[in-house]
Amino acid sequence: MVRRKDKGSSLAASGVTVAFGGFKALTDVTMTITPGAVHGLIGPNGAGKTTMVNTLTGFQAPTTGTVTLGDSNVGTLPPHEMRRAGVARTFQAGRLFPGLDVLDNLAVTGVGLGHSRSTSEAEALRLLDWMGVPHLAEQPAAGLPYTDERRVGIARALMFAPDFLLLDEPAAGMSEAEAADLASLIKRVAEELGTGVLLIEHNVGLVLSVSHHVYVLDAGQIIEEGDVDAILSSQAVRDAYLGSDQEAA
Ligand SMILES: Nc1ncnc2c1ncn2[C@@H]1O[C@H](COP(=O)(O)OP(=O)(O)OP(=O)(O)O)[C@@H](O)[C@H]1O
Repeated sequence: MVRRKDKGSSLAASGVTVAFGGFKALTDVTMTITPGAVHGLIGPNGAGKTTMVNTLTGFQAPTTGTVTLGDSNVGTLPPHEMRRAGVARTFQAGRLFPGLDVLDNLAVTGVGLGHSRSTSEAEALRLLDWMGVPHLAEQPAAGLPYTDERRVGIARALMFAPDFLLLDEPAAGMSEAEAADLASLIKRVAEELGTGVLLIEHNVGLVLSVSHHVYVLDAGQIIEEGDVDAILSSQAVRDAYLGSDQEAA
């Protein structure tokens, strides 16, 4: 195990609206990510899921509403300060440094967080070991198989055990078996590290299999939230999403 934290504070959006010119990508969204639990965020294409992740990680300032971390208002912090405050994310594209090996890709993040190079390398090795992929350490980032690239992206986000981890479509392009491995990793992150996870996925079955609480966005608004049973029995969800081109499982 890497480390478990019990910080108790939450990452929350309250009444968040994000407007791009006259278009509202999010309207009055309220959402809470609690430590040690997995939260799902689903919704049709263009619903505002990535905009929500951007807003919770400092990549997008809310037009109105607040983002709080514990008691602190963090809505205007830039991404690197959000990361230092304990809020990490992955991206749909890997965004690794192709000229570095995996160990160095992770160590760079540690150094960016203010740790020494040797402490960062030790953390990277411990983390890769905890994830069951120690053999990746010396692999060049360029040319990594797709699934390993995804794993390294998650490992990088997990350097020095952030309090919150936001995953933007981590299973895209994965086989069923690979998505199942990812599901078990996501559960371990919440259970063993105490991290609060927000999972955005088009793979609704994956989201429902790991999430304690699910939010459903449609056209920038939360149309439903609750546990898996609540989502599966929601007519609003069926109408807006599950009944369109996606299946629940
Ligand atoms: N920087 C921007 N400027 C203008 N419009 C934007 C911007 N970013 C996102 N949008 C619009 O906001 C809406 C929500 O986009 P967003 O990417 O958050 O949705 P999504 O639910 O993540 O979609 P997908 O499932 O297709 O990834 C879309 O209509 C998108 O075109």
